[in-house]
Order: sequence, then C-alpha cells, then structure tokens
Amino acid sequence: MNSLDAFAAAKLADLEERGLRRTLRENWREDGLWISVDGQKLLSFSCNDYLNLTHHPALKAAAIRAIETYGVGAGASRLVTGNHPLLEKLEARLAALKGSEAACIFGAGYLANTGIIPTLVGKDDLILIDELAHACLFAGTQLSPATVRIFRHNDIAEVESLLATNRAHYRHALLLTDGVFSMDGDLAPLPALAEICTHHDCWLMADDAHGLGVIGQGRGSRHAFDPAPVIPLQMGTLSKAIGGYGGYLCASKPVIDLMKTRARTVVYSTGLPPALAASALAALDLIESDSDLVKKPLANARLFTTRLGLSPAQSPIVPIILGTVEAVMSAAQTLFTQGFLVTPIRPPTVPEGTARLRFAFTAGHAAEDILHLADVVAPLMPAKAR
Ligand SMILES: Cc1ncc(COP(=O)(O)O)c(C=O)c1O
Repeated sequence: MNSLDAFAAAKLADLEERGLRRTLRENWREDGLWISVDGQKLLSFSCNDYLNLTHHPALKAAAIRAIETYGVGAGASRLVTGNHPLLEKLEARLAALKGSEAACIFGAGYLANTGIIPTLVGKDDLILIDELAHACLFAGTQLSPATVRIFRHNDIAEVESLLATNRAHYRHALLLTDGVFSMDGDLAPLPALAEICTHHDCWLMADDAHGLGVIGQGRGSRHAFDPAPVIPLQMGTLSKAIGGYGGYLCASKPVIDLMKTRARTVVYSTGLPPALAASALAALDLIESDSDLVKKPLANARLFTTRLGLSPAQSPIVPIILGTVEAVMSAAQTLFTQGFLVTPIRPPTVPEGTARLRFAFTAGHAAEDILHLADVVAPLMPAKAR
C-alpha cells in the first residue's frame, strides 16, 4: 500500500475502533417530514427543516421559475458575473428582517463564517469564542492569526474577566457565539454579552443559523429578548428554516461593503445560484406573513419536553445526553426500529462523554407523533434525566 492510502487506512481503523467512524447512508425526502433510509420510511426528528419549507410548493415554484429563466449555476464569483439581482433583493429583505443596515449573501453558512472572521480580525487582535460554538466559527478563527481564547459555555463572568484582563493588549476584539446552540438548543445570553461587549469595545457576532424563522417571531434569537440587544454582526444560513442553501451576514453598510471586497469566500467562490435566492425570498414571504407557522417548531419541542418532564425547550432543538457512544448508538437504533429517525450525535461534534440524541422539531410534526416519540424515548433516558 502506498503511504497515502496507508495513512487513510490507519486513520479509518483508529476511528472504527473508537466507534467514531462515520459513513454516508443514502437517504431522500419527498416531503418535509418523512425520510427514506435503507429502504425504510421514517418520521424524521433530525432535519433542520424547521418549517418544512424544503418541499413547500411556493419555494419549489420560485426555484423552478428562476432555473427556467436564469439557469442552474451562477457561473462565477459575485465580483465577476455571479451577482444576480435576486441576491441584492434577498440582501435587502434579510437586512430589514434582522434590523440591520445591509446584508451580504455567501455561498453557505460555513463559507460565511470562514469568510467573515479573518476579514475582521488579524495578528494584533483577540477572538473570544464560546466552547460550544459551531465548528465553522472555530474554522473561521483558524483562518485568522488573531489570539483565540475559548470561554466556558455561556459563562458571562468569564467573558467579563477575559475582556477586563486582556482587551487593552489588543487592537480589536471579536466575540463569537451561536445565537441558538446547534447541539444543545439553548440560547446565548445575548443581552448580557451585548452589554459587556459594548463596555469593552468588543465586536459581538452571533451565528443564528438555528434562530431565523423560528425564534423571536421568526426574526431570530436577538428578538427572543425584550428589548432586543444590539448585535453588530448577525450571521445565519438559508439552509435550515429557510429550506434552501446559502449563508448571510447582516451588519452596517461599511462592514458589508468590506465583506464584498475582502471576504475571500465571497471574492474567490462562485455566487449563490439565483434559484436559491428566489426560494429564500419565497420562504421569507411565508415567515413574515404566517406567525402561527413560525411559532410551531418551538411549541412542538415544548410538548416533547413537557411530556418527558424536562426543562422547557428554548428552541426547536432538544438534546438528551446519554454519555457514551455505545448508549447513543443503541438508543438511535431502537428509535429506528420504532419508525423514527433521530441521528446519534457523537464526539467530536460534541465534547467527549456527552454523546446524545438530538431532536429537531418542525412545524409539521403532529402532536400524537411527538407524544408517541416521547413515550419511546422515556425508557432510554438515564435515570437522573427523568
Ligand atoms: C450554528 C451553525 N452555523 C453554521 C452552520 C453552517 O451552515 P451551512 O449548512 O449553511 O453551511 C450550521 C449548520 O450546519 C450551524 O448549525
């Protein structure tokens, strides 16, 4: 075996031994709720399609119309020939919804975070990041030569102390957090973070991938608080409640203009296909006009947490931590045999010893299915969680 293949094989063998090798399973969805896996049709509690918009007729029609008219791909970077007018229309809509001056669309949420962070901070700067922040926020920090300090999850006192001790030694400071934490479902303490950041002249960036469309009347996690705190850098994705694909940053005009000329993932990556901008606009029409739809994912998550006697869900995401990889794999298999898809979440996606079932509730889940799911889950839970 050559050295390249030997390297890959040894890595795979190690992952296999620790129960951490991941493999792709073919699956497909013909509506926003059900999924076919290995020939079996399952009710999915693993899709981030919170409003079931991936298959909504209005989104499909908008995307099909755009493809018929403008083609499939954007053809080049936005700075070359890939800046379709639908992108700018979508930017204006997102900025208005998020209450910011301007917005910039990226090819994906991952590309947004890996583009934004190194555009804003460099060698003489400081980054503070929540230990449970999404992997692509960490990936963005790795692309910047800034000093990185990781703080304990949602620990305001540690943030305050890190800034009080370190801020003066750096030119600029940037604090990175999820708005809704993707594997834990809890909210960041945004008002307190905003206050501390303002006090220390630290730029606050919240990744609201899981907040848009489902929290704060659909406007995102900032609007779960009254008054809504000021967050100068509001990032998110079009791939979850918006039902499509693509990422965005909402911020002031100078910050957005800077992204459009300097963010490497804007400059050197192909623009978002026009059809995805068209479907996102159709999704925003629904989110802005149907307040009942927007409330449902969280209400459904709360039905589940109430049934299981857990603390009330703060978002459509509910984790049940089982600890070991073996426990979570076996629980997911039990759910599979009962007709539910709940993908087990293992390290390194979550910290060692916190392997979990992650439930994602959507607007379309029926109450009776949620209650049935809870009854199947109850005996799988560790005694202390019950
Ligand atoms: C919190 C968070 N940020 C960013 C991303 C990346 O977004 P995208 O899937 O659009 O690349 C995800 C999704 O996986 C996420 O959960």
